[in-house]
Amino acid sequence: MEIFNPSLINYLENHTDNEPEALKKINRNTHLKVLKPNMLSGHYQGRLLSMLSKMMQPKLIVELGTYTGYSAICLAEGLAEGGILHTIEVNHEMEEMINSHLKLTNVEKKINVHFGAAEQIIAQNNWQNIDIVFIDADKKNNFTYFELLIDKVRSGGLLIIDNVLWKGKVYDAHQNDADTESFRKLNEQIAVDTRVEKLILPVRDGLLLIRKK
Ligand SMILES: C[S@@+](CC[C@H](N)C(=O)[O-])C[C@H]1O[C@@H](n2cnc3c(N)ncnc32)[C@H](O)[C@@H]1O
Repeated sequence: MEIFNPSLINYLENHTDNEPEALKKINRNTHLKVLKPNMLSGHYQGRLLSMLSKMMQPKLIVELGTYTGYSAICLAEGLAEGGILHTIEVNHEMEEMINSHLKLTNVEKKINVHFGAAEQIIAQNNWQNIDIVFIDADKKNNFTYFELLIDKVRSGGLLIIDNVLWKGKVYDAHQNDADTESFRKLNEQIAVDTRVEKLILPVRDGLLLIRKK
């Protein structure tokens, strides 16, 4: 089940900022060369990530799930002077492609790519006062990542979790597979968490915005 129909996506993309040329190339290259290219944030969600970041002017961003670098580049567009984005990718085979994609942009030097499992890399780095977290890695561990990072995020900071509507399955009572159940549980846990304010945006596959109080 798709949440957005193709005409609506077209309309949104045509009335939203253009996808920057470098990101267009990265988008195309991902579709040509990598499995499951629909994992990439894409034009519309990418512009949202960029705008949220520009509004927050973050100094420190942590992203889980680099894939081909698309969302990292969008988020890095909003970094304040001297700011840095750390992004974590478990698949070492992506290294060459990520590096070649970052080279196409003017944010390459602001992005630090870590290869390894997110849980390990988080434990190895003493990140504090994080402004923005983007959780977009292995979906079953979303809540674990939220718990690992919430105390490292500054008050007023933003955590974003991708895919929380899981192609509309979370609100379809007939869908009860393990992934759907895991997203339902995540959304329920965050909904009652008094440490944070939360808002699900029906963008692409559902983006959960979580603001730490
Ligand atoms: C949905 S894709 C990320 C898409 C990217 N954020 C974007 O919007 O363009 C998920 C990525 O997370 C990576 N991943 C899966 N498990 C991981 C883990 N435990 N630690 C770090 N990365 C992981 C996958 O290899 C994949 O590249």
